[in-house]
Amino acid sequence: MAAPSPTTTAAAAAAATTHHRVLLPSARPRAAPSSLRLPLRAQPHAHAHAQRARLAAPVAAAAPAPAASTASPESPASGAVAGKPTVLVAEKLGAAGLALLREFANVDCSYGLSPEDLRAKISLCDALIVRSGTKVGRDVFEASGGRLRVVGRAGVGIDNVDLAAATEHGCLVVNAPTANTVAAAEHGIALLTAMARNIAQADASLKAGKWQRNKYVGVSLVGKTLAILGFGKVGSEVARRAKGLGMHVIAHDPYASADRARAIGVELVSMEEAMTTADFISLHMPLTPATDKMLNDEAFAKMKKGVRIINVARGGVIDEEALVRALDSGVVAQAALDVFTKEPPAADNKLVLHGNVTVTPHLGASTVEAQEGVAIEIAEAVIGALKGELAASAVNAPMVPAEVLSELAPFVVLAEKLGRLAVQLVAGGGGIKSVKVTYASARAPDDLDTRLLRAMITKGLIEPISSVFVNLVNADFTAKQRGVRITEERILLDGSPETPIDYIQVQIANVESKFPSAISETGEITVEGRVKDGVPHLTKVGAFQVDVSLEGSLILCRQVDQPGMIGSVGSVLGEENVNVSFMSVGRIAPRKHAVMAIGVDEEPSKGTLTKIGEIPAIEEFVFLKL
Ligand SMILES: NC(=O)c1ccc[n+]([C@@H]2O[C@H](COP(=O)([O-])OP(=O)(O)OC[C@H]3O[C@@H](n4cnc5c(N)ncnc54)[C@H](O)[C@@H]3O)[C@@H](O)[C@H]2O)c1
Ligand SMILES: O=C(O)[C@H](O)COP(=O)(O)O
Repeated sequence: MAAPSPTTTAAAAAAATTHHRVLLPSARPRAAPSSLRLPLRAQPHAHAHAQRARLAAPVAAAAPAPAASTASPESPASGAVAGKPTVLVAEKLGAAGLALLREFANVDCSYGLSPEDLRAKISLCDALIVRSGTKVGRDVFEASGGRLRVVGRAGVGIDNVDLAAATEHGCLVVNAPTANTVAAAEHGIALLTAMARNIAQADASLKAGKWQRNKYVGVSLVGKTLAILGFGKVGSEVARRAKGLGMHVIAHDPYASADRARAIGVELVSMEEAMTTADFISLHMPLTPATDKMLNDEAFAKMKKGVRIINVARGGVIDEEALVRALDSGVVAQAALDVFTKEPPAADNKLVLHGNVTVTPHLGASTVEAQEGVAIEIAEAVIGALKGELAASAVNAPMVPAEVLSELAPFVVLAEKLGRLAVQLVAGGGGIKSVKVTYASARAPDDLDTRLLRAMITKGLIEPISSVFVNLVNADFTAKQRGVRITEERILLDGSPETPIDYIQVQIANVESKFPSAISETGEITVEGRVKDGVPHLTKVGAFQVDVSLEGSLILCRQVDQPGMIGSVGSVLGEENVNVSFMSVGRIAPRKHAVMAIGVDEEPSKGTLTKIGEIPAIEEFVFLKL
């Protein structure tokens, strides 16, 4: 074994609730390897052990929903297949996506549900697919009773989904981030050009029998400055097209890469510069608390008189009252809007009725091609998530690349089992506040992604003592909510970095143990494990070195080290037909105290455990379920 170097990296990571927004490049989502599945199913605690047995693989496929509850929520006799999950499609979805979903699940297409009807149906559904027209608030997650595992947003903007509530309920949210990019960009350009040449107004005038050539003189685009706010996927595509029209394009985006902007020939500028120099401003940022009403009176006051605004992002990024004022004062000459704060807008909405405003009813993503693409993209993401795979378009879970998942697979099992063992060693179980996880590895600290391992240790620590189902989505939140602080530390080893981790140690501080030998010299319950030939092993308990494969269940005994002990315990188990899979004795010195770790395939009866406790040299023992 490689020796620890003197440097110990203390990368103490409190179990903070961080939502990792995954911004994807334009590649198709990549599924996790099929052998590595994440348990996303929320389930009643009573089922937990049966489910855990299936979790022998690193992170097992979510089991199909119980037969009794998989009937179509709309009509049980409508061909729903027992054992398949149920997907509620609440807004119109392209046929190719529906076909994919139907191969895998019972699909209930119920469009235009009222909030009450959605709440009523949701407890019968494993997944929900929506577009921007359905609000998926906390009430929906609460009404689901823990069954809803995945919300699929068939599009980009997830401002209609309460991500915090989803995370708290362990529900994965996935979106379809790439398939409607071009459609939205094309719509932005369509609005830009239509607005500049008064196409909509002139069309309405001619259809009303008028011929108003002087009234509808437009403005040219060539040589004009277009400021793009939000230089992401849609913003960049708009930029490319606007450059083709001969416009000078600048962009403001605090998170955009300067290299990408340079490659497209776009200059990244401050918000101030964008506001003050643009002839046209096109909005392409998401609606977040930070972008809410970003264009307000103050912003309009900075703009060049006669500026023109295009919005295919979200209505909420503009203060609509302020825009009406800016239009009326002439600061804004024209606006072209696809999106509104309230959709559909009220019949007397001043912007919709304004003569200098061109409007469309949220059509940015509405092309035949985009809708087919979005439907396939979201169907694949939802199916993958229901299978327990980590979706590349997960919005509220860390994205772990497939190759990292594959490499960490056996360590994921080890991590959960160490957490599960450690918590069962706590006397009373519930009062855990401080857990330290140490990863010993020859890898550089930034070359080892431990988020998945931390989540699985949290799962192991919390599930045996609560009714909460923990997964990668809600692990940090759950730990924080229960007041469990998980810190992570790295020990840098010399040697080959080929194996990602040499050993993982889990320590619980400030607690008493029902097996006091599990408390190390420094006072914490300590368990340590390694992966050997792909199989997780327990290699240390307290100060005692052991070596037992972490399969089945485990009996730990502390005894006076003397001949015949293995035989005595083995024969008690043999009499009760309990098969011993592994045995290992760790001792401090010959003939002193030793800890015996015995792996068993079956759960011994209470009587058997009592008999083991009555063996005279056994000083303490504990039975642990893995
Ligand atoms: N009208 C439609 O039908 C339609 C279609 C597609 C997308 N959209 C909307 O467009 C938005 C953008 O879509 P996308 O696919 O380009 O998303 P994206 O995530 O690729 O790009 C959004 C960009 O906005 C930037 N941003 C975030 N906060 C900002 C701020 N305060 N100021 C400036 N930039 C900021 C981000 O850094 C990111 O680069 C979506 O969130 C969605 O709301 C609308
Ligand atoms: O965010 C999006 O993807 C667009 O706004 C499209 O929304 P839609 O799916 O409701 O058309």
